[in-house]
Amino acid sequence: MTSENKPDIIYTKVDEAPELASGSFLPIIKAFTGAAGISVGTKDISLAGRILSQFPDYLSADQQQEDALAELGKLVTEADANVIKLPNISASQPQLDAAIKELQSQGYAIPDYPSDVKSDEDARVKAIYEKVKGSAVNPVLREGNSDRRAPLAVKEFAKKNPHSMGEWVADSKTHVATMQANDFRHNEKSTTIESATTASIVLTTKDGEKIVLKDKVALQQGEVVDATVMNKKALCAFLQEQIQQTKDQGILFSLHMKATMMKVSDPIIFGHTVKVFFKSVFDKHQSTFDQLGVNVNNGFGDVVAKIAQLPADKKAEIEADIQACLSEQPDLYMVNSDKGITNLHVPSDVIIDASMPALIRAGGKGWGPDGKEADSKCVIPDSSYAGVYDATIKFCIKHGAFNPAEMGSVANVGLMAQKAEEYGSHPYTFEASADGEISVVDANGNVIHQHSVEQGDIWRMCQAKDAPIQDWVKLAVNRARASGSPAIFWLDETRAHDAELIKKVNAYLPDHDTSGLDIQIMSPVKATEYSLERIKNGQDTISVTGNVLRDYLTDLFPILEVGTSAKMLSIVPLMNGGGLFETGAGGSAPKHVQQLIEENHLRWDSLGEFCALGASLEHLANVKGNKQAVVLANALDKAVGKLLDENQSPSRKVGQHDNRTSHFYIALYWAQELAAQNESAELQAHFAPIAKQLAENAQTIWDEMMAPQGQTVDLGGYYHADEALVAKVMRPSETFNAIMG
Ligand SMILES: NC(=O)C1=CN([C@@H]2O[C@H](COP(=O)(O)OP(=O)(O)OC[C@H]3O[C@@H](n4cnc5c(N)ncnc54)[C@H](OP(=O)(O)O)[C@@H]3O)[C@@H](O)[C@H]2O)C=CC1
Ligand SMILES: O=C(O)CCC(=O)C(=O)O
Ligand SMILES: [Mg+2]
Repeated sequence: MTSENKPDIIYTKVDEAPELASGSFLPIIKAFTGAAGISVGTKDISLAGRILSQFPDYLSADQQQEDALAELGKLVTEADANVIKLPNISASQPQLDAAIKELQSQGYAIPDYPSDVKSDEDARVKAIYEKVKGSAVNPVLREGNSDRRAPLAVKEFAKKNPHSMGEWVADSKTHVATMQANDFRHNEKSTTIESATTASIVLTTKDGEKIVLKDKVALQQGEVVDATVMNKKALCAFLQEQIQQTKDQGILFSLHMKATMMKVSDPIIFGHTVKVFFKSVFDKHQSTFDQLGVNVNNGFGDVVAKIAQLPADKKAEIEADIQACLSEQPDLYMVNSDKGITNLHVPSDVIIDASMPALIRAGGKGWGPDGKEADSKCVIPDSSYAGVYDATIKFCIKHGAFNPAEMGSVANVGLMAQKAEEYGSHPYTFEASADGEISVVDANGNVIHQHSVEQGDIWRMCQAKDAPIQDWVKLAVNRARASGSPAIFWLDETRAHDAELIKKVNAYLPDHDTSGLDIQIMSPVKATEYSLERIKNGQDTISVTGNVLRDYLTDLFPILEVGTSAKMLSIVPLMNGGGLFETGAGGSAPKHVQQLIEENHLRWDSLGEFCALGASLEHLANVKGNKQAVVLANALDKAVGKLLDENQSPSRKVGQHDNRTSHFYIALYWAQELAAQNESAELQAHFAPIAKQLAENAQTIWDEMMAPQGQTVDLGGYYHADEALVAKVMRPSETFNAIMG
């Protein structure tokens, strides 16, 4: 991209509900910004788009796609980057397989995912798909740390219109179970690199064989490098014990992982859980499953899908054994009890950042196989962060549910830049192929870290670079100053990695003026208790955390405080001066697409997009001195306030307000605010007639938008929908489209 043809703002093309919402909202954005001479371009980072961009040699010229993610990855390191990033699918293996199949059915001759590598080409294709899989986008774009908070208008709205909260009772049996030893938390070693080096990761087997797992790993001076291992035997024993306890306690068994982001380690842990839970089935049918190529790391759903190929009698036998096992084991927490989809079916169905807060918001209840709510054991195998949910559940048991009408707020400043910590660890995560030792060795042959491993153990190395840490400390001080709230660093001096970070925080805080600020360091459990006590009393607190807690807390607190993380302002001030504006803090809401397809109602709330657009316009005004952008941003801010006041956000039910009607109202209010302001006569003149036409035609537009609701729709694809069909569904009002131009 040259600067002449570089759009002022890039809006990302993604997947599922947010992409459908863009079908309606992006034309509105372009109409408004276009009037101010601001150009908005798009970049396709959808799962389908990312797959297609990787296989030009398999596609015809007109099917080929640029590698937009790589382009964006470069752009975010440039000073004039201004990117609005919507949530995209971080694909689990079953989602990747489904997307490949759909693209093939649409005539794209891309290769299958080679589960069995037989040739060099298979190996190349597999490596490409591994790059596309999991959380492949965010780590590339996040060249800055994270500032996530609920906008004031959103918080005020929630106080006036508190969302429903499940009741917490004192005898709730819901609790968190986590490992007490031999997990990542307990086996962690950490150090700060004194001088830059190039390391290798080597497994030395008991027989003395040296297997290089990774070489040429660049380590910078001052970066914090950790290594740790989860012991497979300890994990399986823990799981077995928890399953038994769940049965004794008569509650639901649930597992909460981040198999999408932790795309190497967590699917393995998920697979062990499937095998331990369905042990009797695996003991009896393992050889059949081997023949069928079942991969438990893809969830129990892989067993269900693969046995469908068997002759009817064999299939019936296995199904009977599955039923016998399910009745023997404790009840499973269900994703969809009507369809029999359990927590253990698909690793991307239950993702900890969203799943634990939803359960806590619901009074500690999950759905059981009978479709009824019940208490649940929440298994979070690694103990690094499980204590945060444990403390929250205990707090709710003691004090009852929070009252959103009176709660304070917990904002987050997260260390995220340059693939910080666990979330950047997948290239350095390995399942030990043999007993022995895994070492990180520097260029001079010095051992940086070393662990004894047994075959099947999961070993990983994590990095946190110094410049991002310095930037994170600075951002924390800035946010504490701007908000006047206490800022708490959630760091545990008894954990190896955190002890290194505490040294750095203490070294870098004096670089800033912290006079009058309340800045403290507390362990995650203590910080949880402290912050919960404060929000209960209506007080605000900033959580300053590492990357994983950033992810967890920016769903946890918003979901408790304002009902959903979709309404978050999520800013990433890029380290080289640009701005990345993420929408909301949640995901791509697959359930919403299902509802749209079944009854043409899209309940996706675009408040996150509205907030991100406002922040992006303000950034544009600041860096390019674009005065019109400030006028647009101020008007949008007022329009969002009015949208909330007037309760024009999407409702959950067909026949009521949805994403499209809500977009009509934001356009109406935005145009009215622009018509009412005096700072830009040009925008005033442009938008006054538009505001008038929108107001005069409000009823017609509403009727045109509502008319198709209640019917099924065809989008021509799930992962790779037909753009014309999406536009038809998402822009149903000819009157509105004509006014927008
Ligand atoms: N930044 C990113 O790119 C992220 C991507 N993801 C990806 O998203 C997918 C789904 O993840 P999942 O954990 O299910 O989380 P989601 O946030 O997509 O869904 C959880 C639930 O939250 C509610 N919700 C979320 N966003 C909105 C919104 N804008 N408007 C209204 N309600 C909303 C919905 O609940 P209900 O309708 O029941 O009220 C939804 O079913 C996965 O592929 C995951 O990898 C996840 C997180 C972040
Ligand atoms: O990138 C992902 O897979 C998820 C990101 C996420 O959940 C977050 O940043 O809150
Ligand atoms: Mg998250």
